[in-house]
Amino acid sequence: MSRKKAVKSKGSSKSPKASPSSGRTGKGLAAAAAPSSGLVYPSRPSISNSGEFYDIAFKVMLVGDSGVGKTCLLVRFKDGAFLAGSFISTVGIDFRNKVMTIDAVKVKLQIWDTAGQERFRSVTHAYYRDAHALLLLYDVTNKASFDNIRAWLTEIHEYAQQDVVVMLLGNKADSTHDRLVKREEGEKLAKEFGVPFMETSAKSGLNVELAFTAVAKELKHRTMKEPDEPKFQLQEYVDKEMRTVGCCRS
Ligand SMILES: Nc1nc2c(ncn2[C@@H]2O[C@H](COP(=O)(O)OP(=O)(O)OP(=O)(O)O)[C@@H](O)[C@H]2O)c(=O)[nH]1
Ligand SMILES: [Mg+2]
Repeated sequence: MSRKKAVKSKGSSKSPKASPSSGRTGKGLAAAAAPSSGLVYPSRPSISNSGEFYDIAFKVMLVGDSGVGKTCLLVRFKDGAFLAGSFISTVGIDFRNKVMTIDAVKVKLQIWDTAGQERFRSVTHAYYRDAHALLLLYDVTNKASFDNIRAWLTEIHEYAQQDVVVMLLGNKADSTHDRLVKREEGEKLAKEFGVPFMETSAKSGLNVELAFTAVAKELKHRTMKEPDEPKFQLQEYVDKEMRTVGCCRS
């Protein structure tokens, strides 16, 4: 398998035109055009200005109401830090890259951080069709953000690829005193829509790495699965990892 180099890990775009729909952005994203499955599977090497090699690349979008913690989740995953202090709402759309090693395969996730504010919704819509996975967040301390999940799922159904990987995340699980949405409610909603679920905290780091790893594993398995290999079970993997680490129930 040829290996590619990752592009610089921070980028931003305020225009849908920069959408990597062809698999290449103005920043030089080195990914081949998506095949009909929608998965990016590079077939020839390319050169870019960051030093990291990767084998396959996927686009992951963070979506959900304004203030649920999308940007903080991405910063926690990418930099291992929490953006404390005043809330700066995302304008338009932004992306960061991270290369993970999944079963000895270098998987590059290009993670798009969308603006939750209603006025940017049309910008977000333009990016859905290129996403291979969507992390849909609500805030466990904000009931409205949970109630809006149904509307988000309708929107995803309308604009995203049919086979997009969707994972529901109940963020701010560290906020035990302010919690308004029980974990069981999140689990129930996720079951109703047939999507995997877990609670996260960008503040404490709870399950952040696991959420992205699980999605990367699912995408990698879909792309590189041997014919006799069983299908990757995302929710089972997440539940097993949480039991193993014994960390993740709040
Ligand atoms: N306690 C707690 N606070 C969090 C967590 N994640 C984010 N926050 C806080 O929630 C606020 C909003 O976080 P952002 O990540 O900017 O929210 P967003 O979803 O990106 O919002 P938009 O960009 O407007 O869509 C900030 O004040 C964060 O500090 C978390 O896991 N726990
Ligand atoms: Mg944001």
